[in-house]
Amino acid sequence: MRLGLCHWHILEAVPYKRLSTRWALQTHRKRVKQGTGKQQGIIIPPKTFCLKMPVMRTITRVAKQMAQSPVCGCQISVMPIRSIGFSPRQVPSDASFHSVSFSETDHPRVLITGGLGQLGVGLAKLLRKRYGKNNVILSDIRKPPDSVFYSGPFIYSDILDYKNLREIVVNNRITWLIHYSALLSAVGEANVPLARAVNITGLHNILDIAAEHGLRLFVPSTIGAFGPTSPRNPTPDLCVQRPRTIYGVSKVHAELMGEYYHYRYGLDFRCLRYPGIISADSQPGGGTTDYAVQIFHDAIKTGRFMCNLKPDTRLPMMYIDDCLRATLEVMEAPAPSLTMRTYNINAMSFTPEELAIEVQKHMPELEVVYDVDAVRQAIADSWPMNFDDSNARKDWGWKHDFDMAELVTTMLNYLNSGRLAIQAN
Ligand SMILES: NC(=O)c1ccc[n+]([C@@H]2O[C@H](COP(=O)([O-])OP(=O)(O)OC[C@H]3O[C@@H](n4cnc5c(N)ncnc54)[C@H](O)[C@@H]3O)[C@@H](O)[C@H]2O)c1
Ligand SMILES: C[C@@H](O)[C@H](N)C(=O)O
Repeated sequence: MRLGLCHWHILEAVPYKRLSTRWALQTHRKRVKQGTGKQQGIIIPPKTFCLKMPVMRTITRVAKQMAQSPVCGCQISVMPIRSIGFSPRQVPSDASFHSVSFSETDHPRVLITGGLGQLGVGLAKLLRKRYGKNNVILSDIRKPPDSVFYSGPFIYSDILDYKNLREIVVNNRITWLIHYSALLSAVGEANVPLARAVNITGLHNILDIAAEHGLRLFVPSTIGAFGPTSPRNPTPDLCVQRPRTIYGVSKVHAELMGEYYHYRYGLDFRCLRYPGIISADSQPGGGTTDYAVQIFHDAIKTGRFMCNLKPDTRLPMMYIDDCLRATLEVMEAPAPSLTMRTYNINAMSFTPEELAIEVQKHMPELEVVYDVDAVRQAIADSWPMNFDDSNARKDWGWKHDFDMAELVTTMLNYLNSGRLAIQAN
């Protein structure tokens, strides 16, 4: 990540706690207007205190060069933004962070927010296998079941509590943050103020903390970030995004803010737009695609499934193993391979009717009836039918393993084996 220094080079030697983005830009603009553009000094943000001397010399040299060159008509000198990066949120002067640095060979120290939902526990399991149990901390505002509590570090964290979040990141020397907390599409429509708080205000806390502490940040987006005016079959990475749910609006906001922080502050922001995710051992959290999980549970428990979407509602979907592997892969992808910071990923696309037919190949007795939920149907009708994920495939080698037939076999095997185990006990 490189930045034209002309936007940044007028930083004064003031105590860093007084430094703010707005202040720096105001001073810059004033200088430009006055035509002085002379350097008085350069701020040494807390992070750079721990930089080695050659880096400091580079900063000083570049600052001097900039002082000698006209402020405008800018000859663009570039330097890595992190060398001169500063915190987007003012911090108290006694905060003792910014001193943690990990070499490339160290394992990341990962914090997962909203980790007790459909996806977090599975992701923690995958990451712990790779980076070590104690290097991955799950967090949520809910009480974890015993199986989760005893399988690795768990901590209470409310993403709306900025200071608590910062304390967790500092005390645990976190280097990667996977931000899963959210209210999904259907529950979001049922409680818009809460969805706005968690999905938007909470995200602001996450972005600021990640930027201040130089974290690599993953925020999932969704097919729900598109709306009725987006191309729906297929939906490319870059197109009109005018979602009609608070969930979708908050996710577009997250994509744009993350990318803005990336270009503005050098935040290592990475984002995948997930399709509807289907899992056997975790329950979905109140979304529009939940039917595609429920059908398996009901098929096995009662042999009858009542679907809340119309039979011909086509949506992109993915088995959880593919989703979690994609997340790991994009987090590990070398930065130069990422030509974008937000990617569509996809695996399959089907309608309730097509899924029911596939399940009936294994369980011909399954009865499916339709009782359409108007809110969910309106949401689904505004979402992509097919996702174009060619950029993810080209840039960092994304490839799904599970198509619809494999998904159905895997789900039924898993749930049936669980049922047999219960019967045996
Ligand atoms: N599951 C999917 O199909 C899907 C698809 C696309 C994107 N995503 C995204 O992936 C992420 C994880 O999805 P999920 O299905 O696991 O969601 P989920 O609804 O199952 O879990 C979300 C978790 O966030 C927690 N949470 C709520 N408020 C919080 C707060 N103030 N502080 C901390 N945690 C809080 C909840 O307790 C819950 O455990 C979400 O951001 C979601 O938008 C999921
Ligand atoms: C698609 C996804 O974001 C989520 N499963 C929802 O339906 O809200």
